[in-house]
Amino acid sequence: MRVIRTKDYRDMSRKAANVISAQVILKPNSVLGLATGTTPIGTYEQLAEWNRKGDCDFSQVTTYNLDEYRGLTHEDPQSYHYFMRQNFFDKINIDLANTFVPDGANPNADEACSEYDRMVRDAGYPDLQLLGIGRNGHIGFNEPDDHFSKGTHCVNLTESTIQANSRLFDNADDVPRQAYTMGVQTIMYARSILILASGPEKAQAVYDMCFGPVTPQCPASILQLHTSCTVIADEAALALCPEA
Ligand SMILES: N[C@@H]1[C@@H](O)[C@H](O)[C@@H](COP(=O)(O)O)O[C@@H]1O
Repeated sequence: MRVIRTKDYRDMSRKAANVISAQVILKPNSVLGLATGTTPIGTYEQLAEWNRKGDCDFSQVTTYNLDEYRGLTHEDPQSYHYFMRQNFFDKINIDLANTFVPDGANPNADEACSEYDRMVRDAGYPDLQLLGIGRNGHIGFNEPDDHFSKGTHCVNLTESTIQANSRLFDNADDVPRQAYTMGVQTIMYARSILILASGPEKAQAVYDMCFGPVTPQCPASILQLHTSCTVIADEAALALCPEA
């Protein structure tokens, strides 16, 4: 794992955008794995600005998002599909037909998940997978567990994730209890991984990810075994980690 320490969120976002734009410049038809959450919003803003200026072209890029709440349609303002359009896709020159998010509106979990797995596999898996990290070390919606998950599957969200994500809903009761998420194995198939973290509430998870044992109790810890994983995190998120 390569750890890049940044002074703040803005610096983290700019450095992350640099990594993604380098990927797209070097391979214009890249397959990107994308993430939601508040952490990557600044990165998406920076990329959108560069796209506007003509410095980063997404016209040939294909994207696969990590996860989606089960039971929300694409049009639901709380869905991750909607989030991606608002925060990124509608601001760049990507072809929307080449953007994919698990189908939360399909109540048939097995069908929705196996279909998504097939699509990601047929695309050859992401060249670059962008990740955030949950306060309990989750990636995508792969919560702490006694084993690492494989392909896309339906998960019951933990109480701590429901509480953490409730800030984006009117109240905690509105947060869906289940989600479809790419599995840890699928995430590990990406040729390179970029994981971002900002703020003191991520400090323990970041420490466990980088320095703890590799254990499904901290799903992000498996990234220690990936051959090309970069962590970009600000001072606050790296507060518990020794300086390199
Ligand atoms: N499924 C998403 C994750 O992909 C994200 O990494 C995490 C952290 O979100 P935030 O960046 O808002 O802290 O939240 C959600 O649970």
